[in-house]
Amino acid sequence: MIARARSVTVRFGARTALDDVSVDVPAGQVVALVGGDGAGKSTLLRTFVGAVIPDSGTVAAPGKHEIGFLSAGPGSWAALTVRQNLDFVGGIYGLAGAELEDRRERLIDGSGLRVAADRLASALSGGMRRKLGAAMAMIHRPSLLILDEPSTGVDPVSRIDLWRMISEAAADGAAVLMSTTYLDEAERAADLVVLDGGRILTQGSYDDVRAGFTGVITAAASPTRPQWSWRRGRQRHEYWPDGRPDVDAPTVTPDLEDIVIALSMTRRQEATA
Ligand SMILES: Nc1ncnc2c1ncn2[C@@H]1O[C@H](COP(=O)(O)OP(=O)(O)OP(=O)(O)O)[C@@H](O)[C@H]1O
Repeated sequence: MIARARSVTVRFGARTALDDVSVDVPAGQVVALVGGDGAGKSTLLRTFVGAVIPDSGTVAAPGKHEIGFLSAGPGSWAALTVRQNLDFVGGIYGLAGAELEDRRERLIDGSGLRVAADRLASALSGGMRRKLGAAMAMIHRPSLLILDEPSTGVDPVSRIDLWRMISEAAADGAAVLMSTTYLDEAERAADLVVLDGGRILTQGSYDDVRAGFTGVITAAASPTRPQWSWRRGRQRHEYWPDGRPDVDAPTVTPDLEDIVIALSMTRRQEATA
């Protein structure tokens, strides 16, 4: 195991950002951290890079030189060009000469940034800037790659570039832990960790998560219990935790979005009960 968190709890004053969270990040795999705003995703990622120290529990990770980190912030220097940004971080990690040039140019191609290679980072679109930040995080072939929402603001076509880069880093042997709010892309990861309110709602492969989901989801034009329903396309889905729908509506096979919403609703109902 390249990195591991065990029973990690983090508090900021009275607020518990993470509550008893355990995650394994194996070499060669992509683990996707999923959850809404404030779920605790950034806090968990920051414990792996030593930027947040847990109040209890343990985090094991490689040394700083072996970690590549794309934070939730800009991730690059606005006053440097794409090439200069990559050269700068490459230099910090001891890359130089032909090796650095080769790695830099490969990442520029892999990220689809060839047309913008000599443009200042401040003049890039938000999506291009995320891709540059991801390329910078992986330039030194770290054994642990931590990416905080690399695809937020990236258009669907560029997200394909980004996913190729991330998959290649994993195929190269890196352990990858990334957060995302896009559930369709999380379904592609080897492992999923679904967080809500600092707690893990479910984790494992997408198949494990589906197999572990209990209850029934129905689809109808209007739900009978609005607090247990959400919009999907032209219909509303409704969750029946006990598996016994009280309506004559068709049941649906839940996808990750349905599962995450249903589990989050259950947790919130329990929290307010
Ligand atoms: N430095 C901090 N001081 C105080 N509270 C914090 C701090 N960092 C995070 N929090 C709180 O901890 C909780 C988890 O935040 P975190 O940023 O980890 O969530 P997130 O899942 O990454 O959400 P987002 O996608 O909105 O960033 C939130 O309630 C947040 O307000």
